[in-house]
Amino acid sequence: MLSQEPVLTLDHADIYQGKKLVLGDVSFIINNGEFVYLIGRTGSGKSSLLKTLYADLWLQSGKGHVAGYALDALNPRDVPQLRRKIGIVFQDFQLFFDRSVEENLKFVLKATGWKNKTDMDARIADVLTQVGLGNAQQKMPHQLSGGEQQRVVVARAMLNKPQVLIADEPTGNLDPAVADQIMKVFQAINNAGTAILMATHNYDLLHKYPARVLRCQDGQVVELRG
Ligand SMILES: Nc1ncnc2c1ncn2[C@@H]1O[C@H](COP(=O)(O)OP(=O)(O)OP(=O)(O)O)[C@@H](O)[C@H]1O
Repeated sequence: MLSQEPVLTLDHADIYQGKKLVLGDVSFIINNGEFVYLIGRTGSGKSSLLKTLYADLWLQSGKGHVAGYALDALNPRDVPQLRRKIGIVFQDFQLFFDRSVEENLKFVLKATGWKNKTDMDARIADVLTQVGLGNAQQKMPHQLSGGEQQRVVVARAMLNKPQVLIADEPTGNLDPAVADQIMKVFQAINNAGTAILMATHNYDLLHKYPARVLRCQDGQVVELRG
């Protein structure tokens, strides 16, 4: 069930790359537990918008709130905490290829302040089960298919129980059947209560898994009405 509590808000926000205005006067709200697609042509500003939400690009004008943090008044010291409340998934898998799945996940837990080994092991088992890879702890990334590697990345993004998952073309490098598996994982994560904002070019997914759609076009973000 969706609660009407916003997890992510932009209010008259301008999104810049350097001095270039990419998207102007952007306003939308995403509530807890919502699933939202972000579409738009190449270069229309999807990645720039997502980067602004996880404070890789600074919000210079307008207001923004993500998981309780004000983007427009963010202290650089708070960025790591903000990112702990957000799960981030990119197209490129970005796993450490010289470490096992478990070591990849433990690295993130330790970097985000976890210390107790039993707790870490339990959390790793939980997130891997969540993505359907319950027995993959000791595998090296190269022993996994592309889709399985991407599921490990999704598991990694879920380690700190984020309120919102931000995914930039998460199925971009995957063939359709494998993209579909990732989508099913996202659906399960969303059904368990995590909001998801997912940039994609894959319109098949939009048809198969209908949800709210925001589109970047002509320097603006517009809501598509279904
Ligand atoms: N690091 C950067 N420095 C300067 N301009 C950039 C940078 N990254 C992107 N841009 C510009 O910002 C605009 C929006 O790019 P962005 O990557 O956000 O679009 P996108 O919709 O995500 O594209 P794609 O679908 O190809 O990933 C483009 O004009 C792009 O050239």
